[in-house]
Amino acid sequence: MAIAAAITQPLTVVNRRRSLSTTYSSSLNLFHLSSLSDKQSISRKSIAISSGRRPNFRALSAMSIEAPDKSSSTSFLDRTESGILHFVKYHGLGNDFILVDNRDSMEPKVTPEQAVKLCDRNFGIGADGVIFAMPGTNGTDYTMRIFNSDGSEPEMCGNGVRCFARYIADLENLNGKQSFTVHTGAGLIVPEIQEDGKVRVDMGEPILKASDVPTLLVPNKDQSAVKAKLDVDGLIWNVTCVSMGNPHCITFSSESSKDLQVDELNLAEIGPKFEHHPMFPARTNTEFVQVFSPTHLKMRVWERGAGATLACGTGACATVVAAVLEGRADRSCTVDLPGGPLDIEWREEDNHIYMTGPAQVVFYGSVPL
Ligand SMILES: N[C@@H](CCC[C@H](N)C(=O)O)C(=O)O
Repeated sequence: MAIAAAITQPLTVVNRRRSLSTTYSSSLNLFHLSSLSDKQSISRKSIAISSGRRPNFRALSAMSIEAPDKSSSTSFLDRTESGILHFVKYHGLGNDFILVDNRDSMEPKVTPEQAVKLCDRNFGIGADGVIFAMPGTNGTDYTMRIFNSDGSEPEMCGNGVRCFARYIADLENLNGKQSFTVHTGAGLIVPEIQEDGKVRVDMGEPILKASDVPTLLVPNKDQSAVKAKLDVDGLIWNVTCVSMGNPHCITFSSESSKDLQVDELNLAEIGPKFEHHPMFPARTNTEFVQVFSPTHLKMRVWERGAGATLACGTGACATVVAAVLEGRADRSCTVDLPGGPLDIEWREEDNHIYMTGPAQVVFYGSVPL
């Protein structure tokens, strides 16, 4: 394991409650969640929640962790047999992912059914999706694949690709400014880690042709659906459909609300009705948007295959495109999401969208499949 190999110093964990000292081997960074009590698991998880860097194991040595009741000569932390998945959990503005080192194979190490279990927030690790770092395709450095928390496979994930870039840098022990070419279901994506640790991503060009989004809504502007009427359970919404490789339906208003107040919406009730609407043959992600100014938007999202999440990178990009098409915003905007802001630019010169935002490690772990 590249990550385990990167951390070679033995580590002493002081148990204040029992006045014990336990020395762990270099593989301590692979926490075996199934073998930890809830309390231990939480305290270990919290160790790594910090700056977006690999957990600080020197800091850990000053922390108090409960010792297991029985001591054993072979620690679960040292298990390497097959059936154990080593992972790192990351988040981008609270949109969280289980990252899997799949660089030795084009076959995902986790099935869609296993992904559903791993993503479960009560019975699993808890995440919005599982992301695989795979060998490059067609000359790219890497390939990224992702399973949503319902086991479906989307073409792309904006917050996920920022996490992916940070994960690759961690795996490969790279520091400072780095950029990678990543093959995805949405084509070539280029994330660049900046000096400040944020990741700027060239997300490519938006797809506006209605049949390619895909939506069955009748095109009303060139070949696109812009401010088109969508009947959802008897209420007419004005929607614009944009694909960032994955489908998005963006709405700023409805028959009953000229300007949406997004905090007032019951996403759990209306989100699924958009997601499974017959006008969206591949289902859809839906963004509900409020305009503060031409450069400042607020958005809540109901994601295809994941439900209400704290952020959606492709959704923020699609939102700015829709806002420009509807004449509501400029090409450079800050989009506020429940988990924090993203900076989005739809550049006129190359028609590409650039997204800038954070990605942070949450914890390292291992889990039986
Ligand atoms: N949260 C992601 C999008 C993940 C995929 C989406 N649920 C879909 O099915 O298209 C993002 O940050 O873009």
